[in-house]
Amino acid sequence: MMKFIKNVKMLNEQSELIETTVTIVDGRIEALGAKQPDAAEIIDGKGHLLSPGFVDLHVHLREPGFEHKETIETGTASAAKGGFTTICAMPNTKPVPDSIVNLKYINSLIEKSAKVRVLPYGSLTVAQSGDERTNLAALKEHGAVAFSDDGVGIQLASTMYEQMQDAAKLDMVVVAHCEDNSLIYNGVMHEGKRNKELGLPGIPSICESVQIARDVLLAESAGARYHVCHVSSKESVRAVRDAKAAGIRVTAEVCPHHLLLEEMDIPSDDANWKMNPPLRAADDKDSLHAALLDGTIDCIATDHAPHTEEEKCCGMVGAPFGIVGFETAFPLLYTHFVETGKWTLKQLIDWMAIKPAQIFNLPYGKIEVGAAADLVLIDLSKEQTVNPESFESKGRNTPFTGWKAKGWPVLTMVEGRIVYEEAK
Ligand SMILES: NC(=O)N[C@@H](CC(=O)O)C(=O)O
Ligand SMILES: [Zn+2]
Ligand SMILES: [Zn+2]
Repeated sequence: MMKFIKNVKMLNEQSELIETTVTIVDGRIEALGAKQPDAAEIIDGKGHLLSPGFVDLHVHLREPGFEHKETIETGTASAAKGGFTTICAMPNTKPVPDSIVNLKYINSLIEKSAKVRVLPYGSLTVAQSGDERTNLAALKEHGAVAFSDDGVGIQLASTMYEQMQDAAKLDMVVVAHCEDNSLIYNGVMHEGKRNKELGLPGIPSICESVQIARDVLLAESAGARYHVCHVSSKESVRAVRDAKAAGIRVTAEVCPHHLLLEEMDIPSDDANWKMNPPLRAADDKDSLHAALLDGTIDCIATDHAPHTEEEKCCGMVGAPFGIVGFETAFPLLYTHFVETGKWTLKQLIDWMAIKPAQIFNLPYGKIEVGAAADLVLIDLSKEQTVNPESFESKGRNTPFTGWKAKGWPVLTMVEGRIVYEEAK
């Protein structure tokens, strides 16, 4: 099957937008900038931006076990609508991918209903209990993309250390949700100014940063590749920056909401503003921006975390942590940071496609001859208001309702197959 995309603009090596065409044969990019072949299905790109499909190292699809929040089908439809073509699914499902049997089961569900490429994590401990270590070699052999216990921090240093040693032997990345349980203090938002105004218990920044500081030293000793999830605080940024300077093999991600929002933006005791780690102070947000720009933070990940309206209805204290992210990530970041001149379009695409793929050594996230035709067409001038009712995700839990943004994906393709197309 041959497909031909005409009339699109793509960034070249010099970061200029140039007009091009794409010829796709058997799901791969056969040629860029070639003339229209005769025997092809033609897609008119209407002058839109052609970007590599985004790669998200941190997502929650909820299936198996929590299908009332999301399924692989709805989660990947949401990803496709957001322009994501490869997503890495965190292991806090039921069952947890902690054994060959469970990972095979999850892979069979992915095979049945995923609209985009889903690469599952294997867990670091059995049932994510933090206790018994999983067999990383077996999980790798059955397709685990990396290892994580996201959702909870690994409390015991020895557990983390021993899994890092095993992962290092396999040349696999250990991906950490850093949270010291003894420092949560039943908090539901950042321990700062706004939580006191709202009378809500706070989570101090050290809850995250002390575990990152511990882990980078463990990674150094184990010789492991170590990736930090959802960095939120300036102390965490410093720990990662110092570790990189010391030559430790650490990478880090930041979520759109931590770049766009801060604690003082939280309007009320509304659980659509509750996520882990929480929105922190203005200077924390500033440090995350500086860290992206200086390379301390390597990429952007959504941490798409759908929950039901019932779970999120009634204030922060009883609600689960997490917000959805796929369908708003690119437009919000493009509008707030590229259109305003803070970032270049190239930087944003690097952080959402190229860098995340590199961290896991994935052959995706780039547009070149021979690569999989994982592509997204984006209408940079289309302006639209964020409306959760229109989400493909089952989750409506976003703090961005009503935000205006430009830069909406209009067509997403995985290996040359159209997996999302804007309604005409
Ligand atoms: N980020 C969140 O607030 N929640 C995530 C878990 C996690 O990423 O730690 C979830 O699974 O709901
Ligand atoms: Zn997490
Ligand atoms: Zn997560």
